Amino acid sequence: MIDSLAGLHERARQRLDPVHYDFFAGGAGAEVALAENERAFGRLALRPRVLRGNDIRDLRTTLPGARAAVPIFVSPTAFHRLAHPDGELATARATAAAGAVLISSMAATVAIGEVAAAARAVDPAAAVWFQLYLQRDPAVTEHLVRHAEAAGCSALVITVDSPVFGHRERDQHNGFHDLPAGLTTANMQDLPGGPREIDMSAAFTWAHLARLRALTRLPLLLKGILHPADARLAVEAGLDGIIVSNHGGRQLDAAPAGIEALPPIVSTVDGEIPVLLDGGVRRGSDAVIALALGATAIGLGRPVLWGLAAAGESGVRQVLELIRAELDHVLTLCGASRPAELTPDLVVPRGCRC
Ligand SMILES: Cc1cc2nc3c(=O)[nH]c(=O)nc-3n(C[C@H](O)[C@H](O)[C@H](O)COP(=O)(O)O)c2cc1C
Ligand SMILES: CCCCCCC(=O)C(=O)O
Repeated sequence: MIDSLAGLHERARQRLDPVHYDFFAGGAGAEVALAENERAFGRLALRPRVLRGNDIRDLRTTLPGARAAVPIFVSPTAFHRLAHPDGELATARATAAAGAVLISSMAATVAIGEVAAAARAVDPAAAVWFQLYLQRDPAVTEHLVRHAEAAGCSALVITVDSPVFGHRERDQHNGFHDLPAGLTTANMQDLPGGPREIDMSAAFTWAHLARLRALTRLPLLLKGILHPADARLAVEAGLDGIIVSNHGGRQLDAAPAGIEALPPIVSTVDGEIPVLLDGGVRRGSDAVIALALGATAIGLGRPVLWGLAAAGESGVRQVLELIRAELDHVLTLCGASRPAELTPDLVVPRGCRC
């Protein structure tokens, strides 16, 4: 049993093929946005309240299509079978056991039907959301949506920060372009006309999203929002939630850290729909800062991959339990009983006179 995320990360680094490690760890360009995601949390401090009678705490959180035991979601990440042979099945079981929400990537190496079934075998009420990129061929998009519905997914997450794929210099240097023999993007195999590649496009507009809105009754969330004006458009377009994210620093390297982009977006959305956040969350204190600044839940990308690569399902369970326990501990130290009691005045710039 490794007792820290850093320990699991190091174990993962030792176990992974270095090329696959770089795919998971790397970011776009000079990896400034990647580094800033973590650094930005370091520039913030928590100013706790005292004598609040918060010996009993409740981390339960309501999200679109989900009643979660914790305000934590597993961010969608590709290719889990590169990390461990059980791949997304292990991630699904561990996430369901933790009572967190799983967002399964359309670039998963296990099809969404099997992923959702693995989660439900652990907890029949487990919440699994399906993430997709709009595809140039609307028939493919519709097919993916129908698969997610048939799998029992309780929401769809549309990633909108990838009109083109980010320049990942580590992958270019390593010549990593394809999955090794025996692994596939499982959701892209059973499609009209046969298997397809994931197709990104800069041609999409809010009108395409309106068509998707008309296609399904599932709650829809947009992932990859950093500008308050887009957050407002999302509210007006009838979206059910947004995820503030710079895609783990893998798309626009000049993008701000998610946590820096969060406050003006929360202010613009003004409670009309939930605002979630991912990017650089490595500690319970990071999670509490994000919740205090108005996020309804926080997402973990790479930490889950490190747990998976280090020890399969048990490693993912450890990661989620570490963050849950730290979150609860920091909540207690801040004088709060529930995430909703955390308020922005608790967060101050580190080094300020407060
Ligand atoms: C290896 C890897 C693969 C990813 N794949 C996807 C994906 O398929 N879809 C998506 O929307 N985001 C994807 N992301 C971005 C994550 O969902 C998330 O925004 C990011 O990892 C959060 O930052 P963190 O890794 O610092 O926690 C990926 C990130 C990584 C590291
Ligand atoms: C063309 C394959 C797309 C995989 C998408 C994975 C992803 O979003 C990432 O950041 O990597």
